[in-house]
Amino acid sequence: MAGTVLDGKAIASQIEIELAEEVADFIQNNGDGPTLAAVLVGDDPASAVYVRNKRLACDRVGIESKMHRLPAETGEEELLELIAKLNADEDINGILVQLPLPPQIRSAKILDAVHPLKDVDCFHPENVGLLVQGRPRFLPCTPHGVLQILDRSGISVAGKQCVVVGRSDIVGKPVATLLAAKDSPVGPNCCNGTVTVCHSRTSDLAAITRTADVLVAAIGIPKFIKADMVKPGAVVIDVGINRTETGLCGDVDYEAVREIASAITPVPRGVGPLTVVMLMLNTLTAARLQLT
Ligand SMILES: Nc1nc2c(c(=O)[nH]1)N[C@@H](CN(C=O)c1ccc(C(=O)N[C@@H](CCC(=O)O)C(=O)O)cc1)CN2
Ligand SMILES: [Mg+2]
Repeated sequence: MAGTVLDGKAIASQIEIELAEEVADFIQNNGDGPTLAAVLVGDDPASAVYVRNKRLACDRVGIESKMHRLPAETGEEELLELIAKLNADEDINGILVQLPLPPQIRSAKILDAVHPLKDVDCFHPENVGLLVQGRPRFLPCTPHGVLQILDRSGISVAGKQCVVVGRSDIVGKPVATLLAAKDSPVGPNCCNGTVTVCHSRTSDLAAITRTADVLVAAIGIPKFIKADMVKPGAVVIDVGINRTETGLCGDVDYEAVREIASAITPVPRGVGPLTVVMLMLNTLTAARLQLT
């Protein structure tokens, strides 16, 4: 029997409802609401869609958003000046710099410049350090989305073999950290996994993925995870978003793997919508942290 489809869009909508209430309470108690500054450099169409979706989500939960759109040829100094201005602006609680940035801009330079208390993507080294030490200030959006899908679907990773395929700063590394942690702000089912990280240079990768009770695919290669790489009954979380000639697809060969897995996230409507709503949560957290 085909595995259960984990509907990320429905879970994200439910979290949005809960969050909208929390934002309303925050506004009632403080007389002012959270504000997110969105910075988009260049004209990558996918990035423009993601930023637009984030601003629409802001509208739905009651967070104010301010857009800063800069041309593709913007230099590092100009962008750093904007970040410094947003850091100093007391009306801005969170700063989102949409990635990827154009090639002339070193992403690390820019992300390191965002004030750690306004770092709603959890990309700043101070926040990554806190996360790794098990005392997170913010949870990174996509990894947090993965945890929420598991938790709200009643899936526990505690004591289970978890395999993460991919070692990026944005997904692979932080999701592995969270799954292996001693405890979790999301709940006891989302931590204490036994985690293996695989990547493009892993030898006999399929032998390792086949050991996974929970398999997280975040390697950025369309349909990379085939059915023969998955243990029957495994939970498969697909974090990939790949645009191919035939449309959008994940890092998992969805139709074939669904026949083997006990549960699987689709693409679209899987992890992606959670990424957006977790950014909203971090913006509220940032506003709370900035109360004087
Ligand atoms: N500053 C950041 N940059 C990037 C991040 C990030 O978290 N912070 N992640 C990705 C892009 N991303 C958010 O920015 C993102 C990607 C996809 C989705 C999403 O909801 N996807 C939909 C499909 C939408 C489509 O048609 O493309 C889905 O999966 O259902 C949300 C956010 C890189 N950059
Ligand atoms: Mg405000």
